[in-house]
Amino acid sequence: MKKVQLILFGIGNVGSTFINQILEAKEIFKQQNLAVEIPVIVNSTTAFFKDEGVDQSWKANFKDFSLPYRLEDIVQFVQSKKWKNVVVIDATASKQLVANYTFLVENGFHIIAANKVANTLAYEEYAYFKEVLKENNTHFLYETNVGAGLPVIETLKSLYNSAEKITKIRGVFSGSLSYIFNTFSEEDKSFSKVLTLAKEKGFTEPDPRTDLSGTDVARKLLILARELQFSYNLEDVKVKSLVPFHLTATTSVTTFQEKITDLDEEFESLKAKLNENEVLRYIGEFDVEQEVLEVKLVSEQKQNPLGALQGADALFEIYTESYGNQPLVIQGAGAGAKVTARGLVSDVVKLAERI
Ligand SMILES: NC(=O)C1=CN([C@@H]2O[C@H](COP(=O)(O)OP(=O)(O)OC[C@H]3O[C@@H](n4cnc5c(N)ncnc54)[C@H](OP(=O)(O)O)[C@@H]3O)[C@@H](O)[C@H]2O)C=CC1
Ligand SMILES: N[C@@H](CC=O)C(=O)O
Repeated sequence: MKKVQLILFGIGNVGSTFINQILEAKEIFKQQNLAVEIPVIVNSTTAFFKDEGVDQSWKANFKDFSLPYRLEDIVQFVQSKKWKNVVVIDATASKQLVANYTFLVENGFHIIAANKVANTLAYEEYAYFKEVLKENNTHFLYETNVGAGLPVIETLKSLYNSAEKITKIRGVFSGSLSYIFNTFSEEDKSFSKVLTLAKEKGFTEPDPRTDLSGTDVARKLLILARELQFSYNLEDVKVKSLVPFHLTATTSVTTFQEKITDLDEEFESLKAKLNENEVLRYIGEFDVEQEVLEVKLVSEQKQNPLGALQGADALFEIYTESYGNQPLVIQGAGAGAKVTARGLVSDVVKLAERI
């Protein structure tokens, strides 16, 4: 039986669902000759350790017994156990944790991330991290970075590795913005109310401005472009932000939340300009041949594939030489704790096959 120990950073929407899915998957793992345990779970301030792995009581145990920690304590704890296959699961949006990825890899940890920060670092830092992974013979999996549980990165990589010429990638890359514009275009609710609902449903980033500013879609475009071996940076993506200037990064998340009704007037006026048969869509587009990466708000006909999207669905159109004018399309929930956590579980199984 192959044993894999997971060190989970982040027990919010995605992380907590991930724990429950891992605990429920034990029988299926056994059929694959695999045993997966989570002996360490961590939030931004405290950590809970259990040698044999957390069980169904993890929430109460974390509340009662977790302790302040330093990253070095976790590394020391793991090394003292002499476990062979240790994987860090990054279910945070933390830049600070990503700054420690190299340290973790150098200590023999593999990494699986829902966090998109590592793949969108300045190109030199990103390339350096990839080198460190190679030198230490460790794996880094991140399928959930684009399209949550949808197999977008895997599909694109497979096309690229088969020497298929990819000409364009286009679509609705953000589950939260899909939900927001579906609901706002169809229902009689203010934009701020719909944004609050999207946050409550776990679709948005911890700071919803990461979605509204276009940063999240720009990150996804950059990640896909880097999979095609382009060395772009985030600054190379032309982005139409939906956050008014007075609510940008200089204000705290709390102040932003208090003032979100400031967004309503602008979006009501955009909605008023739509024809009966149109909806708003926030799209990402990478024209590979022209080398143009763009994130923009457009109006789409309801009967078109992008216009007809429902719920928090994302849609990725991949245009290639062989597929011609009819792109390969990947569509489904683009955000949400269940699908994202399942994508992480799937990465765990893939990684276990490689080690
Ligand atoms: N939600 C979704 O649909 C999807 C999310 N993702 C990605 O998943 C990640 C998590 O999203 P989500 O679960 O919604 O976010 P949440 O805000 O619900 O949870 C974030 C968790 O990370 C913890 N955390 C923050 N900083 C650190 C740190 N330095 N060390 C350890 N833990 C830390 C937080 O702890 P504390 O409570 O103490 O602050 C919290 O437990 C994000 O990167 C997001 O982009 C990817 C695809 C889809
Ligand atoms: N906030 C993101 C979550 C997944 O990456 C989105 O809305 O798509």
